Amino acid sequence: MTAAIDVTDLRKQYGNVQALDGLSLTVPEGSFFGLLGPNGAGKTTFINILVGLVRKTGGDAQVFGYDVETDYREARDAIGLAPQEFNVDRFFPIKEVLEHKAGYHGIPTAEARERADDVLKRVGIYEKRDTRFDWLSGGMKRRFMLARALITEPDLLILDEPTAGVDVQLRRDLWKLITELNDNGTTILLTTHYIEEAERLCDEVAILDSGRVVDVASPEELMDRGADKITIQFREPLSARPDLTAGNGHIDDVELVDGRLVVTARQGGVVAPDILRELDRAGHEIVDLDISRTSLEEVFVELTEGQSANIGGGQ
Ligand SMILES: Nc1ncnc2c1ncn2[C@@H]1O[C@H](COP(=O)(O)OP(=O)(O)OP(=O)(O)O)[C@@H](O)[C@H]1O
Repeated sequence: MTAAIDVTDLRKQYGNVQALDGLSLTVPEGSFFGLLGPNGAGKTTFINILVGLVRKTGGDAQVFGYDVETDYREARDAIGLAPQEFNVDRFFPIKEVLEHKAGYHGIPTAEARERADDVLKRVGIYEKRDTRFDWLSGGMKRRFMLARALITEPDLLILDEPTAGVDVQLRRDLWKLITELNDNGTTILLTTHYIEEAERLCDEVAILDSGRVVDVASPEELMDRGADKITIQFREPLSARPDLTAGNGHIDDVELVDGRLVVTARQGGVVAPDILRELDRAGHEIVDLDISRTSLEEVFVELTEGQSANIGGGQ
């Protein structure tokens, strides 16, 4: 199967800034793929190369097998982009903006009209169809950006921080809509600073740092790499730290805190039962157990340490 996005050794230099420094990445067709990285990691530059807004300095980039430069038209027609910045013609009613966009991509007028109505209904701003972009609220503007990306019925939908600064209701509406699109076969590439968003939606995430991919994995796999904390409480508080042999390959640290045992281990959920059995065999009666999992956010910070990561709280 042709990948939705396939880039090899992609480079982009702005003056003496190396925005992309040999980025290689494959996004499988049909996947819901997340792009995470601290500010300035190169996410928007990468997207702009895919849609032909920025010319690469080196490397290869293909969208559904089409080279983004030599087969620009085919590659561009396959992509719907909802960019971070609002770059919309502000003087026309939004329905007309959508019809123009469809026309630009070769969609006949009558069909363009139907599609414009349809996407405005889908994102929930149909009643604003005759309003200028400038007169929409911030949340409606975000909804409109998605409508504009969908007007060409793209096989690849690229969302550059679609939920930055939006309220909880809109975030949930957008999540539902893009999940449905993905269920119906649209490949989604999502950049976000909200780790919860990536965790909830993405099959796979790539973590970018300084213009390179530092890791690609499912959110679950990434979290498994971080250390979990298992806290065990006993009927009789422990007075000495037991020497645990169960789960040894996974255990990073064992501490005794006020008679409770705090075990730091990778894949805590997997090793906890063995640890409990061993403690039980040694005659310690367990009254409480708590496993706090590493968050994707912690793994992210570890992988991109030293950078000015702006995550969790959004913009
Ligand atoms: N047009 C430009 N001219 C000069 N430098 C640029 C230009 N666009 C981006 N850069 C630089 O390239 C680097 C990557 O920027 P980019 O916008 O791709 O990062 P990002 O990962 O999208 O960041 P953010 O999360 O803040 O949106 C940064 O150092 C940025 O300052």
